[in-house]
Amino acid sequence: MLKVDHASVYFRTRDGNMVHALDRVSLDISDNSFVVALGASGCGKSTLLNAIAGFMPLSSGTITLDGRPVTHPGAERGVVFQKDTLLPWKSVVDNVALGLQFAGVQRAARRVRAEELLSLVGLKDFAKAFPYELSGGMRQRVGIARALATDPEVLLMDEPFGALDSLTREQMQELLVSVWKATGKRIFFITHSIEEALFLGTQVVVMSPRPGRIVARFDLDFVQEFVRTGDARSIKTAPEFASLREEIRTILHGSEEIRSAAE
Ligand SMILES: Nc1ncnc2c1ncn2[C@@H]1O[C@H](COP(=O)(O)OP(=O)(O)OP(=O)(O)O)[C@@H](O)[C@H]1O
Repeated sequence: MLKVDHASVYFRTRDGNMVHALDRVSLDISDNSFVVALGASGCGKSTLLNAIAGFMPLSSGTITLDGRPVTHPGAERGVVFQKDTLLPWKSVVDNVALGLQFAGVQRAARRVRAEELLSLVGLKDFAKAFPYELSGGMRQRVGIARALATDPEVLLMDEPFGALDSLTREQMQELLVSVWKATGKRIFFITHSIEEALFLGTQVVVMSPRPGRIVARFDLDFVQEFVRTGDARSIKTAPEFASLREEIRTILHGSEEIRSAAE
């Protein structure tokens, strides 16, 4: 279990003001769960993910993974960012194997593992290609394979499909569900998109800004239904999906109005 307990973060800006980026956020990322944090820009989603990744400390509260405090980045937490961070001078297979290289795994074993992961993300035939030869969606697939290479316990994804066109984005969502099912990894995923959150999450936490906090939580079954049926279209056009989308839209708009009134 990855447990975030009353996590708060304050930043001091250049002009000396304090920003309350996260306010007593608590959530559990349990085995096999797919937890999505949804919210408008500035509500603290990346701050939360960065703290879980161990890139930055909390001002107060705790984060633990299977009971151990998270204080630094670690191989048991793989991260995928919106902008791919592939090394342009390395081939796709070598990019995927990078973490294994750092971990001291032998070259031959690194290749076998990286090629397995490239098959998992549908890029078996692109092992020798270089990042500049790939589309944005393909580069994100490489990023997912790379994050999985060290067999992390949880995958942290910061708006990974935000820069993709809508068709590619939908394909990537479906691919990610198949990766989630095939690997059994827990996923923590950030998005601005209500539809993406509803489709992917077993749990969606809705966040609002200043201070960044969780204002609603939903336990959902759409992703499991997709695993069973493989039919994304009928899930996304179902009345329950549409009514939840409207409910969340109302929550997000409501928190924006409260914020504007306070400013
Ligand atoms: N290093 C920093 N110094 C000062 N303020 C910061 C810093 N990092 C983030 N903030 C502020 O904290 C708040 C939360 O930022 P954060 O990036 O976590 O939000 P977000 O929900 O991820 O936004 P976006 O979706 O635009 O990435 C914002 O008001 C932001 O300006």
